[in-house]
Formats: sequence, structure tokens, C-alpha cells
Amino acid sequence: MNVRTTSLTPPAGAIAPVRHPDAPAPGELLGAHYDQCFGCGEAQPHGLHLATRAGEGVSVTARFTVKAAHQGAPGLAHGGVLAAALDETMGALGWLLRVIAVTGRLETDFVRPVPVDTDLYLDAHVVAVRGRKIYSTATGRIGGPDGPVAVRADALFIEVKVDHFIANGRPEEINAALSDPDQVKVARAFEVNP
Ligand SMILES: CCCCCCCC/C=C\CCCCCCCC(=O)SCCNC(=O)CCNC(=O)[C@H](O)C(C)(C)COP(=O)(O)OP(=O)(O)OC[C@H]1O[C@@H](n2cnc3c(N)ncnc32)[C@H](O)[C@@H]1OP(=O)(O)O
Repeated sequence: MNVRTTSLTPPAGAIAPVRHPDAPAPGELLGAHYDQCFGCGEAQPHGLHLATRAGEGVSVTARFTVKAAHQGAPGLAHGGVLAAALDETMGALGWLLRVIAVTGRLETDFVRPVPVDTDLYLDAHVVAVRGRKIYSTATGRIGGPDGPVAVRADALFIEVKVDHFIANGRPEEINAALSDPDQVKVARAFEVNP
């Protein structure tokens, strides 16, 4: 029987993450990994439009403005939207490792309510790596990078190859992505040997 642990504590044998030598410089805007992505895509009208920057080591920061369209309760952000923002921020860490990775598990703590119009300051870093498994953590603060913590999350990302998307994505979008030179360039920036 395959026993899968649900723990997000890195297992024995996990190692510190290594920033890829060709990773974007600290402070550099990372851009979108896919222009239709709900989290970061600039061409996605319903998206969060997260702008993420490389940090030191294997870390990133991002800013997300909560809009009226993101409400769950009157005037307050929906928890799923906040979880998506944390997920997307940690997803961007792949730019620094130069690996493509998808979320396997995501645990979120909602610490305080987040009103509409709030600027959420997100930061994320990789805690440890074990084979294809990447253990990451992220925090969202209200009003500024040193503001009170509103949300935090731990996650396990699993490294995949471009084939993961080709095998599972809807052919319409996959074919469009494969014939878009900018998209192929982005895939190469994530994955050393696409
Ligand atoms: C076409 C042209 C270009 C396209 C490409 C453009 C560039 C893209 C660039 C960058 C993309 C970044 C995107 C970020 C977006 C934000 C993040 C998201 O929202 S991602 C979406 C949500 N996530 C999913 O849809 C995953 C769905 N799940 C899966 O596909 C599989 O379950 C997958 C790949 C995660 C694992 O499947 P397995 O068959 O490859 O591997 P197994 O053997 O099952 O797992 C490997 C290890 O991980 C552990 N593991 C897997 N899932 C786990 C879980 N849920 N909890 C705990 N451990 C888990 C397993 O126990 C195993 O560990 P042991 O090696 O035995 O120690």
C-alpha cells in the first residue's frame, strides 16, 4: 500500500534549496508563467494579476490588491481567493530553482479578515527540497511588508516536466501555447531541458 504522509514538515534527508545561477536577480519582476493564468496572467480578465519579484536566495515577494470581485462576505476577501494568491506566490519560486512544479498540497491559516481594497504584501520561500518534492511557505501581510499577518500557508510542490501540461491540458490551449514563442521561452526559463 502506498502510504502518503500529509505532513508538510520536510522529511529527513531534505536539503536546503539551491538558487539557480541563471535565476532572475533580486528585485527583478518575474512576469507571468502563462498569460491566461488566474493568479498572474496579464491577459486573464478574471485573474488576480499578481506581480511577483525575485528575492534573495530562493524567495519571492508579491503584491495583491483585493478587489470587490474577490469578496466572500460583504466587504471581505474570499478565503479561496487568498489561498490562490498564496499558492501562486509559492508557484513563482520555480523561476528561481528553474524547475516547473505544481501544487500537491496546500495548508492555509486565515489569521485575520482581509477587507476589499487591502494591499496584501506576500512573501514566499522554499524551505527544503527532497528529490521532486519542494517544501515552501508563504505569508500575506496587510498594508505593508511589515504589516500584521493576515494569511499564511505551507505547501508541497512536486516537480513536473512540460509533458505534464501537454498530457493533461485541453488541446485547444496546449496547441496555442506550443505555437506561442513567448510561452515556449517561459517554459525554458522554468525548466532547464524542456
Ligand atoms: C505547453 C507549453 C508550456 C506549458 C508550461 C508553461 C510553464 C509553466 C510553468 C510553471 C507552472 C507553475 C504553475 C504554478 C501555478 C500555481 C500552482 C498551482 O495551482 S498548480 C495546479 C494545482 N495542482 C495540480 O493540478 C497538481 C495535480 N496533481 C498531479 O498532477 C499529481 O498528483 C502530481 C504531479 C502532483 C504528483 O503525481 P506524480 O505521479 O508525478 O508523482 P507521485 O509519485 O504521485 O508523487 C511524487 C511524490 O510527491 C508526494 N506527493 C504527491 N502529492 C502529494 C500530496 N498531495 N501530499 C503529500 N505528498 C504528495 C508523493 O507521496 C511522492 O513522494 P515520494 O517520492 O514517494 O516520497
